[in-house]
Amino acid sequence: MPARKPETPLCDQFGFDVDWRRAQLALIGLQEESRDTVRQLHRCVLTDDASQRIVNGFYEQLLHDSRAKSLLESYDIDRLKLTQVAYLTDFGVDFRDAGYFETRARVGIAHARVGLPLALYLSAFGVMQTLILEMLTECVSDMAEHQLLSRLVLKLTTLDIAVATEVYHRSSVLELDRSVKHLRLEQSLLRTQLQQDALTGVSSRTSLLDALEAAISRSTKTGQPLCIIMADLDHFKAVNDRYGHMVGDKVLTEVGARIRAALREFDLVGRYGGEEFVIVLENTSRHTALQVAERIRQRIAGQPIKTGSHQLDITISQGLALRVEGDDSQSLLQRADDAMYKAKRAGRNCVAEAD
Ligand SMILES: Nc1nc2c(ncn2[C@@H]2O[C@H](COP(=O)(O)OP(=O)(O)OP(=O)(O)O)[C@@H](O)[C@H]2O)c(=O)[nH]1
Repeated sequence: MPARKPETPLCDQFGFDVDWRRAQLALIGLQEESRDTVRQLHRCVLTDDASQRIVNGFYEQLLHDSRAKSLLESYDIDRLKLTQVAYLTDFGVDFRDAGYFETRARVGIAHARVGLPLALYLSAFGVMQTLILEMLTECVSDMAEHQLLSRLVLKLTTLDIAVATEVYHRSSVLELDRSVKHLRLEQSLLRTQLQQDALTGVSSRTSLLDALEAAISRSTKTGQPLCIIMADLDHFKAVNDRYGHMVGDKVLTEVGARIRAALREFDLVGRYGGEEFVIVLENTSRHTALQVAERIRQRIAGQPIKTGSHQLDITISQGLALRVEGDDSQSLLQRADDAMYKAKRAGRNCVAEAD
């Protein structure tokens, strides 16, 4: 069953719940008995003809203001007048209902979204209020009735102003909240971009080197063995030269994925250079690291890499180095690199150990 749409989404969003509405009405002094006075106001003052005259006067006055004029220029004034007459037809009718607040919130948010300054919006309420009161004076001669209806008009306008101000305030808070969330998301995307190699998806060089530093200091502290492997694609230049860089990129991506798949969850693989990967194996003995390197070698050499219509036999040469006393990341990487060149000299597609 599809979820039912909320009837008063803006009230829900802005927190205009039943308690808030009740408290607001009580503060202004709009009581149940005001309903009769509302009816009286519509019967005696806000007739169709009078509403039309009030609205005409309203826009005449607003258009004297240069800011309002420039904002209103892009709108069809006759349509706006119709909306404003509808506003007067509803003025105070069923003011206790959530729907009354919802309509006002909707109008408020529409004005906030088109960038109408709050001061101008509130002033427009003031203009409208004055025009209603002038009409009231014209229509009602009885002093007591005049007083009663004037008070009601003031209260109803106060309610509209309260809702408008809240809507402006809360929507800018929500907007700010959205911007903060968006910024956080962008920040985390940036962090991921910094941590991940864009082409292959394995760790970037920066995060690989950071992780290696951390692993060396852990290994120094705990005395647990730490091994690293430098893996370099064999004759990769020939792949690029023969099939082009795009194919070369796909090969690199697939090699990265195969290395990752051959490792344990907690091992780390990063792209060290163009076609060089470094694997960091914490708490791993030389013996186990050799097994891991052999597994990687087989995963790559054991099955051709398919790119489009090509099936490429790719191999890698690997150099393995075990951390020794006094090693820092530079010396460890250097020994792994030297070992990798030893593997190249030994005919490639094999693993060599550092001295
Ligand atoms: N497609 C692609 N190629 C790259 C990238 N980074 C480096 N390369 C290429 O990798 C190749 C490395 O070539 P060489 O250093 O001569 O090594 P090799 O051909 O693999 O030969 P050996 O290492 O001796 O087996 C060069 O052609 C680089 O252009 C990359 O991101 N994408």
